[in-house]
Parts: sequence; C-alpha cells; structure tokens
Amino acid sequence: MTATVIDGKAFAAKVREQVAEHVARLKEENGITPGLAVVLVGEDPASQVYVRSKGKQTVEVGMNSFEHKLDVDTSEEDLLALLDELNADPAVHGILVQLPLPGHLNEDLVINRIDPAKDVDGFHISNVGLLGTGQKSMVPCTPLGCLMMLRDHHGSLSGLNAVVVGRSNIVGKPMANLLLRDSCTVTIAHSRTKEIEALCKTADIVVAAVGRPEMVTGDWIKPGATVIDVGINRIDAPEKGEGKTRLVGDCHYESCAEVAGAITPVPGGVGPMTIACLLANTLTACCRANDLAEPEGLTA
Ligand SMILES: NC(=O)C1=CN([C@@H]2O[C@H](COP(=O)(O)OP(=O)(O)OC[C@H]3O[C@@H](n4cnc5c(N)ncnc54)[C@H](OP(=O)(O)O)[C@@H]3O)[C@@H](O)[C@H]2O)C=CC1
Ligand SMILES: Nc1nc(=O)c2c([nH]1)NC[C@@H]1CN(c3ccc(C(=O)N[C@@H](CCC(=O)O)C(=O)O)cc3)C=[N+]21
Repeated sequence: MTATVIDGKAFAAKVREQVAEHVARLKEENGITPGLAVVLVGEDPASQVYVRSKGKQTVEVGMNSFEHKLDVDTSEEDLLALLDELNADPAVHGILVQLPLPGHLNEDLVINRIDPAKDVDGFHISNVGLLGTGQKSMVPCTPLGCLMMLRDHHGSLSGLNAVVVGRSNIVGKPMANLLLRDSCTVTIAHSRTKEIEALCKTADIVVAAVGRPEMVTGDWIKPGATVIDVGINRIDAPEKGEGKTRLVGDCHYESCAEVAGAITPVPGGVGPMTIACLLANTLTACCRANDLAEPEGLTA
C-alpha cells in the first residue's frame, strides 16, 4: 500500500482563501479590519522565520499585522506592560507571544496575562479549561489544523482509535482533547510509555508530536492507518553538501508511507496549517469581539 499524501500546503491555502473572503466582507459591511499582534522576545533565528512568514500571510489575507520585537533581556515587567497595552487596544483582536521565551521569563505568567478573548494560540488557562470541558474557546492552532485535515480525510472520526505521541500543553494535550470531543478513543503516549510501538500499531490515527527526528517508523503503523506528523526537526544533510540541513518530521516518512493509508509530509503538512489556523483564530476572535457571525468550518 502507498499512502495518500495529505497536502497541508494546499489545504492551508484554501483555509487562507476562506479567511480572506470573510475579512473582505467584514471590511465592506462593518468597516472592521482584524488585527494580529505577534510578540517575539530575543533573536532565535527559527522563531524569526516563523514570525516573518506569519506577518506576511496576515497581510495577504487583508488583516493588520503588528510585530513587536523585544530585546532578549527584556524584563518580565516590560513584557507584561506591553501585553496590557495590546489587551486594551481595540485594533488588536489576536495576540501571540512566540514560544519558547528566554529563561528569565515565566511563560505561564506571561501567557495568562493575555486577554483570553485575544489568545489566538489558545494557551491561556481559561481557554484550556473551556476546551477540556467542551465549551466554546480559542483552540490551539497546531491541533486545530491536524483536526481539520483528519475530518476532511475521514469525514466522521467517531469510534476511531487515536494514539497521540507527546503530552505537551501546546500540541499533545489539546490534540487529545479535540480527538476525544470528536468521539475517538484516545490514548496519550509519552517518554515513559511502555511498548509504544505495539500501542501505536493498534491506532487508526497516529499523531506524532515528540520532537525526535524520524522516531516513528513504518513498523509502528497499522496498515491503512492515518499518520499526522507534527514534528519539525532540522537535521544535517551532508548528501546535499557540506553544512547543509533539511527538515524532517517525527515520523520516518518513507517507511510510514509504505504502510499508512494517509500521511502528512514535512515540510508541507501540519506547519502551513498551523499558520492558516492562526489567521482563522484571529478572524474568529474579531467576529466574537464585535458580536458578528463567526466563520463557518474554521473553528473546531
Ligand atoms: N508543525 C507545527 O506547527 C508545530 C510543530 N511543533 C513540533 O512538534 C514537535 C513536538 O513539539 P512540542 O509538543 O512542543 O514538544 P515538547 O518537547 O514540549 O514535548 C514532546 C513530548 O514528546 C514526548 N517524548 C519525548 N521523547 C519521547 C520518546 N522517546 N518516546 C515517546 N515520547 C517522547 C515527551 O514526553 P515527556 O512528557 O515524558 O517528556 C513530551 O511529552 C517538535 O518537533 C516541534 O518542533 C511544535 C509546535 C508547532
Ligand atoms: N506561541 C507560539 N505559537 C506557535 O504556534 C508556535 C510557537 N509559539 N513557537 C514555535 C512553534 C513552531 N510553529 C511552526 C509554525 C509553522 C511552521 C511551518 O510553516 N513550517 C513549514 C516549513 C518552514 C521551514 O521551511 O522552516 C512546513 O512545515 O512546511 C512550523 C512551525 C509554530 N509554533
């Protein structure tokens, strides 16, 4: 069997198109332009790349993009003061603080300072609690993107066995919650899980969010299962020349694709969907803030 490739790049382009149409209507009918503020502390090159591409795509769908680049040694007080300003700014509907933060800043404190209604990452404890209890919330972008692709591929997810590998607050846990809400039977695996291979082999859906290059191999996968590879790992690629690198996921693509029914590639899978969902969440936050109808099909 050779797996169907789930094209996250194309899917994300469609999501952005829907967002752009809705944004154009908001402007025309209500005179409102959604705005997204992205806060980057420090100069981590990988983060700079993401922030740049987020800013570019935000403008492309017709929204306002506000970028705040702060020194790596910015104090917690100054960062919190900026968040208070953004919380109070009616032109800002979404706020994202790029993670990870430098070590001297308390991530929980910073994230929980964001107005939950503007928390387009869905990381604020209020949003986590709302999602966990099945109430309307802001849903974390990466799991939301994975869910959209899974729903599109399977139709209903009801009764499917899902194994989520990884239990982080930003991917694994919210992913498990969303799958549970769609009536999957969900197991969360992590670094202490016993016989993880055999466990994954029972799954109709495997979501890998581990941060270990190519850890999940074809022999972990049940024939016909769907593999969602969240991992983004840059590894050395001497075959491309000295000092060159390439991106790989947490799944070994070739061996998994031989067994799986469907698989997301890296790059071009979950990553582009994450950014598209960030734009969708900003639009949703803007509609909620203005008591307007929310976009259909762009929330969980
Ligand atoms: N495509 C996208 O848009 C995004 C991609 N990512 C990528 O996804 C991956 C995961 O990110 P994130 O969730 O933030 O990572 P974290 O490092 O926060 O969490 C990794 C999880 O994987 C588990 N784990 C680590 N090693 C093993 C192992 N050998 N076997 C089983 N489980 C293991 C850890 O277990 P334990 O808890 O026991 O330590 C932990 O729960 C990374 O590659 C990251 O770059 C992240 C965000 C967005
Ligand atoms: N508050 C916060 N929210 C985040 O959502 C967040 C974050 N912090 N910190 C870092 C991680 C990582 N992340 C990615 C987004 C897009 C791609 C993406 O588009 N990747 C392209 C490839 C990009 C490349 O070539 O480097 C792809 O997979 O095709 C990857 C990773 C969001 N994150």
